[in-house]
Amino acid sequence: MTRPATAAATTPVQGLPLALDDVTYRYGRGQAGVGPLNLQVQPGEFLCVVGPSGSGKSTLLSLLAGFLRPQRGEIRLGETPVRGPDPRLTLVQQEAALFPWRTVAGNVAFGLERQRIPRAERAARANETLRLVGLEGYGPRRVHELSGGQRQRVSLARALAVQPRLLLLDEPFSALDDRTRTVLSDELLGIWWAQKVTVVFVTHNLDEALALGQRVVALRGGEVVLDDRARDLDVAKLRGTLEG
Ligand SMILES: Nc1ncnc2c1ncn2[C@@H]1O[C@H](COP(=O)(O)OP(=O)(O)OP(=O)(O)O)[C@@H](O)[C@H]1O
Repeated sequence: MTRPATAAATTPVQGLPLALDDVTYRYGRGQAGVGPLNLQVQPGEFLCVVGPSGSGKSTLLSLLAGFLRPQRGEIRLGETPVRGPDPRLTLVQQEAALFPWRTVAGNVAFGLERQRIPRAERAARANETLRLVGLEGYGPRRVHELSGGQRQRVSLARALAVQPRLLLLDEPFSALDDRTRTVLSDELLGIWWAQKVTVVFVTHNLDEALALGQRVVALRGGEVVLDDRARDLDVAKLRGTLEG
């Protein structure tokens, strides 16, 4: 993973440590689901989670985001458990689920309204965050005027505007063309580097995980089968583990 040469200018946000202790989730009475999972993510670490279809990536993210509650074990962000939707974390999904009736700035400011941030500060933070994702001046535009890549930038800006301590990303660039994906990946690294936010990035694409993550965790059958620093990874072994 290469460090971006210039870090984007913004208020640094210190990421929180994330801990999963013996976390298990099963759908219904079946065996499908994840766990037991034990993971420690350092404050400000960029962790990529890879795995084939059905390996439990989305389930893990839903647990981290507080949409699902573990049936066993505990997830902690900093000192406190995640027990439901949590203002300290935000999630960027594969498809940018933006509000079509709001402007770009209105979408970015959405989370700030919920935090009851005053209007002038909301506008300033929305503009600052749009600049961070390369969309300076796009605030008054409507969402339908934007390309797929620009919409995903807005989605990222909306997640960043609330200054999360943990940023969750679920295959955020997979619907984009290769060039846009590379550009946005580089920009995401710049933002992460500047903000020091803890990142969990889920992808089925091993090359993307290796390009982005400081550390890569591989899931299979709902369990961690490999956990290593990206630079130390035996890529052939990992491919074999995921495909075998
Ligand atoms: N709502 C559900 N009800 C029952 N089983 C489910 C449900 N959602 C997921 N599963 C099962 O749980 C396991 C993990 O699924 P999950 O969606 O987390 O995998 P994934 O790695 O995200 O897959 P993909 O890459 O295809 O999105 C799979 O066996 C899946 O069939």
